[in-house]
Amino acid sequence: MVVKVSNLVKRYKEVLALDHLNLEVEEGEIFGLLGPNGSGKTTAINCILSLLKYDKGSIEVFGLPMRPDAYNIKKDIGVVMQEVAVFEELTVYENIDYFCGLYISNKSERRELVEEAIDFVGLSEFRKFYPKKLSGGLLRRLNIACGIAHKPRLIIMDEPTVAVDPQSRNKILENIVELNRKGSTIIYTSHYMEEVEHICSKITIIDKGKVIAAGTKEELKGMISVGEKITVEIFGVTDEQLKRLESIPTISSAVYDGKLLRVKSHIGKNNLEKVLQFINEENISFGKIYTELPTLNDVFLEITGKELRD
Ligand SMILES: Nc1ncnc2c1ncn2[C@@H]1O[C@H](COP(=O)(O)OP(=O)(O)OP(=O)(O)O)[C@@H](O)[C@H]1O
Repeated sequence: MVVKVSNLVKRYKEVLALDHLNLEVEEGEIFGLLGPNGSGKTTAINCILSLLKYDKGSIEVFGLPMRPDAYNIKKDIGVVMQEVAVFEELTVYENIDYFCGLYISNKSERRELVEEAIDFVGLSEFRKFYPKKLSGGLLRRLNIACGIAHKPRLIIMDEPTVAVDPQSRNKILENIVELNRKGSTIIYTSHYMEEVEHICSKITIIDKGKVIAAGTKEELKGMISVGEKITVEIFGVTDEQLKRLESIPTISSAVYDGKLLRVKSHIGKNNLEKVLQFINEENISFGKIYTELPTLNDVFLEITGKELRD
């Protein structure tokens, strides 16, 4: 086990930020910590890093108790925090060299690692640039290079793609998968379910400082009753017809807003066929039709009654 968080409780005065939180991160995973704004992700990360004191519970990293003075553990952790933290007076190269130098004292070894990190995040052309000359996305990439150049065993990234342009976002996501492929375990926090779904091998969803669901994305989606969602562009449908549609056993709900018919079905096959058959039998004329599989938002919605993104 790379990280084990047990029954963690953290209060900020009257705010209960973590409410008996449990997390288990295994070696080799890209572990996604998914939750809406304010659910406690950053607090959890700061506790794992021993940057914050907590009220109750325990944290182990690499099988050892994590403490503020656990330098033997900290040297194997790379951190990429939400706020970009680089030196304005150092160039791209110098910044990465500085952070890498906190862990690697041998100059030639460090030079190689810094070069590799610059290449890795795609900043070769910008090596002599000062941070204020970089776009937001490039700055994030620099932030990542500073956190990972020393090749840590565990990399913790707290929302590294917030407010990043699509090109840099894709580059960052590719980088994370590649870092993992090269052997690092990754903890990745985000409130973007698409990203988490795309790159994470295990996902823990938290809300109000508590775990509400954990597993692979398939396991998470298997926990809910909603299967595919079918949307049909339709020109007029009566309440009676909607009721008849809803009476089909595999259909859980059908809503019509004057333009689109939205059908939610239970998990199972051939739901689209059933909806099409119904439309034909009722002689309803229709336009476009499409189906969507359940998302992690549906998981969150079914468990908490609210949307993941507010
Ligand atoms: N320093 C602080 N003092 C008081 N309350 C805080 C402090 N930091 C966080 N909180 C509160 O603790 C709760 C958890 O916040 P946290 O920042 O850990 O959530 P988050 O999931 O990381 O959210 P975000 O995605 O917005 O960063 C929130 O209710 C937040 O307002």
